[in-house]
Amino acid sequence: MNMPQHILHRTALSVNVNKVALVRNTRHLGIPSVTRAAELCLQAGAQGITVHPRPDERHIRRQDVFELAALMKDWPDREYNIEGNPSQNLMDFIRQVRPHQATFVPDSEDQFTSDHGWSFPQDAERLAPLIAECKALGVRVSLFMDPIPEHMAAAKAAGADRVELYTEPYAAAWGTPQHAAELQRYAAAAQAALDVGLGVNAGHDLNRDNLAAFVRGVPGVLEVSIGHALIADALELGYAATVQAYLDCIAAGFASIGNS
Ligand SMILES: CC(=O)[C@@H](O)[C@H](O)COP(=O)(O)O
Ligand SMILES: NCC(=O)COP(=O)(O)O
Repeated sequence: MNMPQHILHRTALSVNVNKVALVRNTRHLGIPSVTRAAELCLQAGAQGITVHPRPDERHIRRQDVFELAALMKDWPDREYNIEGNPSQNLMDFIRQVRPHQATFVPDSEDQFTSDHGWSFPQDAERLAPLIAECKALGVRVSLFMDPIPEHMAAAKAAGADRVELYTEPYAAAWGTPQHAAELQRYAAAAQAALDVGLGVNAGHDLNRDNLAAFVRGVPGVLEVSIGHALIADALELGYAATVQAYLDCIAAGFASIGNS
C-alpha cells in the first residue's frame, strides 16, 4: 500500500496508569500495584506507559515515577511518557528520570482533571527554555493542545517535537450529530501540525468506542495515551484482554485509513 509518509507509523498505545494508583492510595496495602499493572500492559503489547504525577499526589506518587522508570529499563523498545506542568513538579522528574517523552500540560495544582491545552502565543516565551532543557537532556517534548490549527506553528517555533491533541471534545461528541464535524476539526489541527513538522499524539477520554474512528479520521497520529476508560475496562476484562482490545481498535482504524 503506497501510504503517505506521515501515516506509515502505526499509532502507538501508551497506557496511563494514574487510576491504578488512585485505587491503590485508598488503603495502605500497596495493591493494586502500579508497576504490576504497567508490566502486564507491556506484556500484552502496549508500546508505552504514561503517568501524570500531579503535585497533590492524588494518584501517581513520586515513588511510582521512579519505580516505573526502573521497570521501563527492562522494556528498551517501549516508551515512558511523563506528563505535568513544567512550572510545577514536572522538570524535577524529567531531570532525574529522563523519560523518552515529556508532555507539558497547563494544569493548575488543584485541577479536577486536564481540560485544556496551552495558549499560544502567550505561553510560548516561558515554555521555550523548558522545552530546550528537556531536548538537551534527550527527552522528546509534546505540548498538550486544543485542536486549533493556527496554534501549531507557534508550538513548533517554541521548540516542541510533538503536540498532544486534547480529545475530550471529540469524545463528548461521539454518538451525536456533531461527531463528524468534531472529527474534521481534529483532522485539520493534526494536518496543520504535520505541515509545520510536528508529530501528533492524542489523549483524554479516548475509549474502545471512539478510538478506531479517531485513528481512521485524523492523519498521522503517532501515539494515543489512554488511561481512565482503559483501566475501567481492565476492571472487567483484565489488563491483557483490555490492552489487546485497544490495540485491535487501533489496527481497525489504521487498516481502514483511506477507506473512509
Ligand atoms: C493530560 C491528560 O489528559 C491526562 O493524561 C491526564 O493525566 C488526566 O489526569 P487525571 O488522570 O488526573 O484525570
Ligand atoms: N494524555 C491523556 C492520558 O494520558 C490519559 O487520559 P485519559 O484516558 O485518562 O482521559
